[in-house]
Amino acid sequence: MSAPRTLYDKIFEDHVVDRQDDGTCLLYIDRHLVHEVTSPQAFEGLRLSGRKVRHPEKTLAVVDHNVSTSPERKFGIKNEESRIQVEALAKNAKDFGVEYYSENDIRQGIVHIIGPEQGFTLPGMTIVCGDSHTSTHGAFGALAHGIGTSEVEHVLATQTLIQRKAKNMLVRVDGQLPDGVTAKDIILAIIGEIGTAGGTGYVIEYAGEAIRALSMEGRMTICNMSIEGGARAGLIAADETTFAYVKDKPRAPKGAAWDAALEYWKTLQSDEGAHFDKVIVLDAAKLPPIVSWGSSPEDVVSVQGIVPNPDDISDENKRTSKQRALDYMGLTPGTKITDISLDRVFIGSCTNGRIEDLRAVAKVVEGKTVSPHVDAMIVPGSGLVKEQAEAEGLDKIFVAAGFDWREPGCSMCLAMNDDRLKPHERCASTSNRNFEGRQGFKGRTHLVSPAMAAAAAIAGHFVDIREWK
Ligand SMILES: CC(C)[C@H](C(=O)O)[C@@H](O)C(=O)O
Ligand code: SF4
Repeated sequence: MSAPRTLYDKIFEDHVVDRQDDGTCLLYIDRHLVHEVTSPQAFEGLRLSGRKVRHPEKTLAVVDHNVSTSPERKFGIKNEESRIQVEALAKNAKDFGVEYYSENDIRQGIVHIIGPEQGFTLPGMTIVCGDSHTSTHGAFGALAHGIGTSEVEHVLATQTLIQRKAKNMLVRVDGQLPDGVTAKDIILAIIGEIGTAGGTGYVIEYAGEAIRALSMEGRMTICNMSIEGGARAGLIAADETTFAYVKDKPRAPKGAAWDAALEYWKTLQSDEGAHFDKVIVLDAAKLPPIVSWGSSPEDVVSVQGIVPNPDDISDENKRTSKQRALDYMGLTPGTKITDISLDRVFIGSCTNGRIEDLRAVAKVVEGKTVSPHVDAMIVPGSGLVKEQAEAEGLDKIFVAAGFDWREPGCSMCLAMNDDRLKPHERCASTSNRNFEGRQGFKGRTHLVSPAMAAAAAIAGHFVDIREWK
């Protein structure tokens, strides 16, 4: 009998093409997603060396970071820099025979949203993209992580990647989530607990009753932010929820190929007794809705909490850095989180821009009105999410409440397009990063779940969604 293995061990080993004595491996890559920011030099490299894309059919390109989310975008991108990047991807995809979703394609959207939607992301696969939040796809029980531009070129040319095996971490979330507490709160709580470096050197597998109970959307939210906890990737073993989501997606296997795939996917579980180098256990029942107060995703507190006092931190470096975060955020220790007033609300991103997120928002805001001092926008994660939301009439609810309903893209998750905060503007955001300047120069970001962002838009300040009526 071979030793019990983790899910990560299994997927990794099934993809090893070559292993050197020092442990360096060459891994076969099943799927490569490409966006406009990290691919131009990679394609240029191929051009200069006269190489082709090894497997265009395993590669999918889309524009997301630089696209405008204004309905005007069908008339062309105004920002020169953005236009150049978008046009470069369109040309590279054409020249190298790679399928490409332009901003006018209904299937266009944030790269980590369109992969699962198309059935391009499947269990058991190795998936890479020149983007850190590629960890999202781990929700399908796929080994998925971000790579740098030189690696993008390597994968384009060879369909392989040089990797060393990471360590195994298990994060088990037991029990049931209280009403109003979501996948976003789980992952923010985990990062709060382990810190942004807690996952360094590990691939995290999420398990436990609360994870099993999540929809695919919720699982993607969790895996998406694994990278904010420092991990190489996040994984959730595929189960009936996964299979039901994947079935009949455009690129999912069909007929006999589906049956064969399903048989293999069912073997992709961590074995009983498999060794994890680190184990973290959380009780879902004890989790509150969470709000970030600082400039790192580990700076989190319960919505019922207060802005912490850095003076209470004994480590000097940490104290100084948290003091700086508070200064940047313009917050005073001891302030109740629910007393923090907002200027902007951003609902979207690859963390929380899917249909389930928009449904949660609609439930909170239906028949209500956005606070007069808040400017609030909702950006669907893809054209298909937008289409679905409109078919369900969600856009009407949003617009009636005073939200701006936009075209799909990364939008104000990061300030690479027209959507950005002005200096000192304070924003409740469903995205994944609250770094300094992330949503615009001197902009102030608070990370929250979609329902919490929605309620904050209406109230004009944070509110405990568990008390929402
Ligand atoms: C622009 C891109 C390379 C970047 C990433 O790698 O994650 C972006 O998507 C982000 O979220 O910061
Ligand atoms: S939505 Fe945000 S986190 Fe996701 S890929 Fe775009 S910029 Fe990165």
